[in-house]
Amino acid sequence: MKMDARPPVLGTDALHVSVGARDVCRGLDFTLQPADTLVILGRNGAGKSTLLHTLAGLRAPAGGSVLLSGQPYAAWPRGHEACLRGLLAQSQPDFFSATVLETALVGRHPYLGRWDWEGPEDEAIAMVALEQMGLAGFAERQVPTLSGGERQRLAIAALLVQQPRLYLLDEPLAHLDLHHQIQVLDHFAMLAAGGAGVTMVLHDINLAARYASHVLLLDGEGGHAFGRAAEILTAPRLSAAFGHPLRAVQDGDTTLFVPA
Ligand SMILES: Nc1ncnc2c1ncn2[C@@H]1O[C@H](COP(=O)(O)OP(=O)(O)OP(=O)(O)O)[C@@H](O)[C@H]1O
Repeated sequence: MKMDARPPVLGTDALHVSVGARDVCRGLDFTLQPADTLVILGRNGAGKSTLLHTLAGLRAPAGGSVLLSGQPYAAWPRGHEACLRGLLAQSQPDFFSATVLETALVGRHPYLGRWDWEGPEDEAIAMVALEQMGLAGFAERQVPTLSGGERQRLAIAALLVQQPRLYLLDEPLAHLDLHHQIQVLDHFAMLAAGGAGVTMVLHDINLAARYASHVLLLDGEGGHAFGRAAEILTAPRLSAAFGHPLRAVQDGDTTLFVPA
């Protein structure tokens, strides 16, 4: 059997994350391999964004460690982590007086020297990403003229332009209509199939069931359940985590979770 020599995309070792006086998770151990898609679920305030920022290396854990491509963040040469992992934050900064293309090109910055300008190759990468996010005709538009969903797709396009090995997505479906929700999730599924790692915070349990290979369910009090999606996504576990009864409904091979 041929062994995959690439290190895991992401890992945690006894990770302890807290915010204020509360624990988000204690003793969290998981490994995300290339082609895995991890969905983080939990009620409002459970700490999903806080955990995602910790996984992105932007927030120090209270204990334990995060391993990006097999090494702690501190072990990577300065700036190199941006070539390995990209974060889609929950709220996007305002890009005033910038065009859509200029904004998408921000994703190339990790690859440019301090005094370099983006070249035609960078521009070609950005144009492809804009097209993939349904923004092909928007390149010269000013960002403040975009709708909420268009801005969200632009933020995703800028992340695609970054071409990291690990995508960390905080509520990537925010502001998106149904068609674009599926388009975006299909796109990340395609990137995962090509060997990327995807970790995303979602609120829609049924979309989580459709796209996740693994699920991390936070209980909001520091406890968690991690495992393969089918093992974690059960009505009793989800009802307890969300504090609302859910029942499982079978539709052919698909299990749907319906709130009572
Ligand atoms: N500096 C802080 N001090 C104390 N509590 C904080 C601080 N920053 C955030 N919190 C709290 O920590 C908790 C976790 O916040 P976080 O944004 O990670 O939750 P979340 O699971 O992503 O929530 P949501 O589903 O609402 O987006 C929240 O209850 C939030 O109010």
